[in-house]
Amino acid sequence: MKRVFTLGPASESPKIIEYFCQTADGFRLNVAHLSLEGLKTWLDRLSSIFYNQGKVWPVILDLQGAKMRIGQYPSQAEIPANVCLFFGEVSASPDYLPVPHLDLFQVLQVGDILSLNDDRLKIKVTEVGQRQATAEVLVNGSLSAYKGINRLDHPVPFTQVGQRDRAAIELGLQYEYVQFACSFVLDGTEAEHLRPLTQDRRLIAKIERPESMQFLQDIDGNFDDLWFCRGDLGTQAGLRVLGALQAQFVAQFPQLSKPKFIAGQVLEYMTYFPQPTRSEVVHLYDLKIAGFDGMVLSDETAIGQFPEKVADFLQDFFTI
Ligand SMILES: Nc1ncnc2c1ncn2[C@@H]1O[C@H](COP(=O)(O)OP(=O)(O)OP(=O)(O)O)[C@@H](O)[C@H]1O
Ligand SMILES: CC(=O)C(=O)O
Repeated sequence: MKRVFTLGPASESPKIIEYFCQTADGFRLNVAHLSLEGLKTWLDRLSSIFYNQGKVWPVILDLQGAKMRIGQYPSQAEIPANVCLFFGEVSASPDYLPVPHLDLFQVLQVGDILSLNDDRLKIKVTEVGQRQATAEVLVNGSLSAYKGINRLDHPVPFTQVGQRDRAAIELGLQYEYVQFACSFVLDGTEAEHLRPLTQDRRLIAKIERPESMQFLQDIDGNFDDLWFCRGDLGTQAGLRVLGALQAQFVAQFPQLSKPKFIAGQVLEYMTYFPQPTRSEVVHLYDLKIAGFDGMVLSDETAIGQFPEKVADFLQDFFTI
């Protein structure tokens, strides 16, 4: 199975990246966590490492795609019981939630439930305007800048590539090894909006919402690789049905022609411990037998305490 390593604060040093190069088939940078300057710093760092290695690796820029996030917002352990959502990028007040997605306001209806920060908060819409709405909190929890916001039951259609993604694509195209991944793909039509911008680069579909399961063949037709992303999918669908969804995905392999990767919480335990759990290694082996072509490591290599041990573990895992 191919191995894609997500890079982050735990893997910033050239020494660690060079170490990863012995095992990795590609790298992933999540644009959601990076400013444009931060992204450029990463790409320049990788260019110089690749130059020294005499070889390049694919670097996948994970675009926000159809995933909606709030804008800048002061960190709160809990938000006020009633909040105002407005079309905008920045808020200094916990009472006002900035949402930089006009698409959302165009479809929002009174009674809609919005989920925030991977389902930690739920709010119910009480009034809607063209560029703002009010909502009451049903389930409260912590919230800070750029966390996800999602309209439950009625997904918001993807009609345009956002400003942040456009800037990341423009920058990425300056590096020959960059490819792109689109978050929250619903039915494959997202590729029509992205392809004119991403040119001839590989375009990956991230399957992370349950509704996309019925469109897998359309997505397969329009994208170059499929990533089954269990982090967000587990949040969207609920953990109890995640196993059934993965089985449903695998059952469709005979009809899917593109490489299929498993992403999210592959060796999660290694974020904090130097070895994976028995369940993780047995499951990973089962995934290979099931026909997955590769895996995407996330927290364990981006923010984990043992990034090199993850590489060590994967170095010879499938040869034993
Ligand atoms: N460049 C970065 N800078 C800071 N933190 C990062 C960076 N990249 C990843 N992280 C952190 O590492 C963890 C794993 O990153 P990853 O992108 O896989 O998670 P995620 O945000 O849940 O992904 P997704 O956007 O697909 O939901 C996250 O907790 C994220 O906050
Ligand atoms: C990797 C990723 O995006 C996920 O599991 O949600």
